[in-house]
Amino acid sequence: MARSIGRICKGFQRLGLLSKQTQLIPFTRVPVGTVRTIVTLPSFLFPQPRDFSLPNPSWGSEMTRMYEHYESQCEMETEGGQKGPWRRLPSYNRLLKYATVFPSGGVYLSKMIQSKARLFTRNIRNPGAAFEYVLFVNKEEQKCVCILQAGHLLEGPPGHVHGGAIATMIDTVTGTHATFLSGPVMTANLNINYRRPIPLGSTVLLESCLEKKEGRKTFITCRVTSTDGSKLHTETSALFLSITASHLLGG
Ligand SMILES: CCCCCCCC/C=C\CCCCCCCC(=O)SCCNC(=O)CCNC(=O)[C@H](O)C(C)(C)COP(=O)(O)OP(=O)(O)OC[C@H]1O[C@@H](n2cnc3c(N)ncnc32)[C@H](O)[C@@H]1OP(=O)(O)O
Repeated sequence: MARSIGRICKGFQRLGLLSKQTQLIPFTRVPVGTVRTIVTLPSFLFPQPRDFSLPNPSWGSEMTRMYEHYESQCEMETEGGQKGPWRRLPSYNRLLKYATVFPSGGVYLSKMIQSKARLFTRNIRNPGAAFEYVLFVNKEEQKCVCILQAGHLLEGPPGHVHGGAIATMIDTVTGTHATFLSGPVMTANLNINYRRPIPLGSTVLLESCLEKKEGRKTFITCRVTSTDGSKLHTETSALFLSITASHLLGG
């Protein structure tokens, strides 16, 4: 149990979605007065996984141009010499290795399935064939931007991106944004209006904004547009509910 919870925390922390300070607080119950021992293990025991949000040769000129634009925002400093509000989020193809054999009922995935599990949007090996994307968050404006280059395997209507693939990316971006704002969440509702088809191979922008937070609920809106903002492809409102580790482990 403790190992499973530790894995969840480590997963969120690796994604940059939980700070080191907060990582254990939501999940562990430590009796008052207990002293925690922190054991630091050498970093070579945890080789860095591939960060899929970094440029690769399949990226076209528009994807690269937009990436460089937001990357330069990340490097900007405020007048006081502080780090600016923009930050790129790393992206890995294995999210959390939490689904261990859990004898007290609940989720029961074999070690074999667990070791094969891969994030849906990062599981096609051929670079550029499906979802090429990178997310940037702005913590001051509480917004998140994703640059997406939609590859040829995402076809729905001839020459255009499948609506389910678009929904997948919207869920990914708003879900990541909600996690960044509120900690662990699950999508409760996604309401998407498809306004204009997205040509296959094109690069588009997903802009996710916090609408409001009410208790466990985080309301997010998201627009998919052309990179110059002139064409509106989709508009979405989404609701995320904060969850605890036991919700994930309980199946
Ligand atoms: C694990 C995600 C972690 C994200 C990590 C991000 C890391 C970034 C890295 C890599 C990117 C990957 C990003 C992927 C992101 C994708 C996220 C997904 O796709 S999640 C899968 C699809 N979603 C489900 O499978 C949920 C299934 N549903 C449930 O589990 C439950 O229904 C849940 C948790 C949503 C709510 O259940 P309750 O029991 O906790 O809460 P109740 O009591 O039902 O509701 C609480 C309040 O919310 C309202 N509510 C609940 N559902 C609602 C709905 N659909 N519409 C409107 N209101 C709703 C209720 O009316 C209630 O409101 P009143 O407190 O009375 O005001």
